[in-house]
Amino acid sequence: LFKDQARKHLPPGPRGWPILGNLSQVAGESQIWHLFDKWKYEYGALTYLNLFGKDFIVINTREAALELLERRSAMYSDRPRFYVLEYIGGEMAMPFAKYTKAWQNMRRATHEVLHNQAAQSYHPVQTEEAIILAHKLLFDSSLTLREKINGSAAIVLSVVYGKRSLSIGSEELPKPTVDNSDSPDSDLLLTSDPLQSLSNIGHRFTSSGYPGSYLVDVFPILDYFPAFMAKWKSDAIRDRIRVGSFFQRYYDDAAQNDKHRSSLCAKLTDTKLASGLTIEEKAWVAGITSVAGLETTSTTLSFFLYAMCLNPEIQHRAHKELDYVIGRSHSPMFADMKNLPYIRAIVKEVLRWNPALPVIVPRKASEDDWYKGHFIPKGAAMMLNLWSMNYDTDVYGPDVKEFRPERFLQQCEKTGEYILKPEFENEDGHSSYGFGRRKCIGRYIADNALFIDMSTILWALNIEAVASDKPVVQKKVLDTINPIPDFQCKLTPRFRGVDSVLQQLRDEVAQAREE
Ligand code: HEM
Repeated sequence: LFKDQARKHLPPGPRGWPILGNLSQVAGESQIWHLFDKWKYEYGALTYLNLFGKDFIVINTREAALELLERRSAMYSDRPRFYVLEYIGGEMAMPFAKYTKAWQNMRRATHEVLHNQAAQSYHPVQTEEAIILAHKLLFDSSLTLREKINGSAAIVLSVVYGKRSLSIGSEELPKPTVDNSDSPDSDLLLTSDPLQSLSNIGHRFTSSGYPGSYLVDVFPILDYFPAFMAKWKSDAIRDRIRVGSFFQRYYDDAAQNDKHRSSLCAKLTDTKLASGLTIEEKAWVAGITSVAGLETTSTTLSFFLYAMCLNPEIQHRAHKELDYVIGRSHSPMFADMKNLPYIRAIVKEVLRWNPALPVIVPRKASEDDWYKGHFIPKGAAMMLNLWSMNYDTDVYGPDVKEFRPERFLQQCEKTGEYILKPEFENEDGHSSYGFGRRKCIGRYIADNALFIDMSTILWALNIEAVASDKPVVQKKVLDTINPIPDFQCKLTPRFRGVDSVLQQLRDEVAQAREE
């Protein structure tokens, strides 16, 4: 009786159909965050949806996310059941696993190599990668823009697998044996390019946690079908085995051969640090950390180039800052970071303007709870709508759709120069890394990589939009990863002599690595 009373106070939401509830409104909806954003203006901080009898609540504001996921984090750190995600290895994959002892062990071990201080030890290699990226963008016509950016985001692989796998080209990674025998579409997951395979694995996971992507999540009775009668199940079981052995090969190789012993894999061989983890779990920790870092960083870098194409005057301001602080004889370094507030503001604004993950695979409410007079039933799936948090006009003002780094800056009264607003020295200024106990564990590595990549590209290159008759196409995908729009840009040297400086810096990196 009490429950029935309480359910009268569920958060507001769109009217649904009898029995189906709101299922037909969300199933098959591409880039669902735009629909959630529309509903946010109608229903407020929380939107309630009934998906065929299942409680589904969208968290739309940062204030609500901080209260529920941070202050009451013990109640909101678990994940609801997604059948396909589970069959493809969700329990072994930290970002998707349930809130168990095994997840805690994985998170603790990963924290050791990714925390703020540890992240600083990767500054030299990140600086080298930024030079390689700028060099490739300028000189290498054999690769697509996307391939070049992916290669640079592969810096995460050197954190995970060690210096050996540094991404001058993905050719440096040991190639997995491609097993195409079992299914016609198996090579959609694992290809001969390891970076592409990691990216495919990421999409396989994130799309399996997308609302309404598989009927079995709505009708769990379908799980009783044996694998030979249910293609979704046999595919998922096959993929789990393939992904597991792919991760295992790389882990074994790095655990034995990383001479510097600084990689995540080498550290995982330390029994104290990795206590409670089986060999298989260690391989998954390493593999899934690469997956989690790769696509997110490369997506963000692509949106950066897109933003620069759309906003030449912002690029011009960034160039002025770089000329003033760095000059033209050497490329930016981490030591320059504090003197480059405009670039730091660009990093924050790209992450706000187009978060790599606008919504996240849901958390689960472990207990009945209340938020501002609204009832949250135990077991409800709680989806974080990071997009609306980043587009909140109450927080950012009416120009949220514009790309405007100045929102993070203030003018110094004495000199008239821009400085970062004090609150953003240590605050992200966006919600794109999530909240609470499951907040992105790689955010320090990501922030550093984005800073050095963006500043080096801006220092060396002019980024121009290429006029095209075709309109920019926003892809339609059922996935939580923000699809990069189809756009073309032209990259040219920004000042006379920069090509030879870049060539020299690139040669020095290559030589140092050979040694
Ligand atoms: C621009 C870059 C990145 C963005 C926008 C991003 C965003 C996120 C978000 C939103 C989450 C989910 C948090 C939640 O469930 O509340 C997450 C989790 C995670 N991220 Fe990142 N990430 C980025 C880069 C990285 C990098 C470089 C790494 C690794 C070096 C990484 C490793 C992880 C891992 C392992 C998790 C799962 C954490 C857990 O469940 O405990 N991420 N990330």
